[in-house]
Amino acid sequence: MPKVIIAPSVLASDLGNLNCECKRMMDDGADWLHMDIMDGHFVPNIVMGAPILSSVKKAVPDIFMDCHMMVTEPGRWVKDIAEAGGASYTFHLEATDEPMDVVRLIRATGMKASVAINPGTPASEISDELGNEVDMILVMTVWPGAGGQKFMKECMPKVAELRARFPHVNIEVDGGVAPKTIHYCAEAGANVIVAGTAVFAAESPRDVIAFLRNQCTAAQERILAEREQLIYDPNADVVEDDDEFEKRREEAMEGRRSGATTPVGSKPRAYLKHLDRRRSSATSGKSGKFGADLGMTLKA
Ligand SMILES: O=C(CO)[C@H](O)[C@H](O)COP(=O)(O)O
Repeated sequence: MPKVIIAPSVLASDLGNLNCECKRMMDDGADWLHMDIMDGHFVPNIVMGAPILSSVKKAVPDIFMDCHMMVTEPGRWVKDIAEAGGASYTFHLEATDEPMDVVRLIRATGMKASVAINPGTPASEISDELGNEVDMILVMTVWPGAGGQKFMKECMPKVAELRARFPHVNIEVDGGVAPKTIHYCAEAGANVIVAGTAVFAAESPRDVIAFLRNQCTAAQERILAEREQLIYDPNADVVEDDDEFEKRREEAMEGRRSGATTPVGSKPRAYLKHLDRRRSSATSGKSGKFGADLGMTLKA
């Protein structure tokens, strides 16, 4: 699974001392800083734009600015944000009919490309083409526009669904994420954690950042252990017939799509045992087809 990343949202910082606030968070263990850019149209609020990011980048050159663009014209700001030092550019799916065009624009600047969905947008709106192309999918866990809102637990099935469909892609959550709510995100498979109020208002941001990271790492270990158990079941029967083999693979993947940690029964075990046998007679030693689907490398 992708690495755990903690990204404090500067929306909750002392914005008059933004450079110092960003440095403080990095010293306290933050991987990225989450920068909320709002245009007053996509959301009824205005915060900051490229000139502010540029000033932060000059003062804190090592910063990774994760730019969340809550704007109605996502293509319009790509160049400015890239020139200001943005490292990742997240646009909202709700703001465009041509998401692949926006991704191409972002990629052309060298920034990482990411797409966000609002609480009301189903995960199925992220096409396979888009999900496999982006570096990250942001599942909003509040309605965008303001910090300090209540975490929406009901968005978690979307995180699990996207994690199952895109095992290698970063899945970010943003809004109301705190020590009390992190376990929902971690168990669903989120690996990029945005937290504003919970980190900036804490007595010890360092402890909160460490806690969020530990919760996600522990959940990832549990999820991987469950998958290992499924894959290396010694009691699995062996499937020799190739058509049967494909049929079982499809069924296994259907099971996996229903949730990131849902066991899929004995069929994938049989499939994988068959795959292991095929692999041991081949020479590649690389990740098998099913292993690639799961985001894992099968042992030879
Ligand atoms: O995108 C956002 C709001 O649109 C913020 O990043 C988000 O709400 C984080 O703040 P908090 O952790 O305080 O909820």
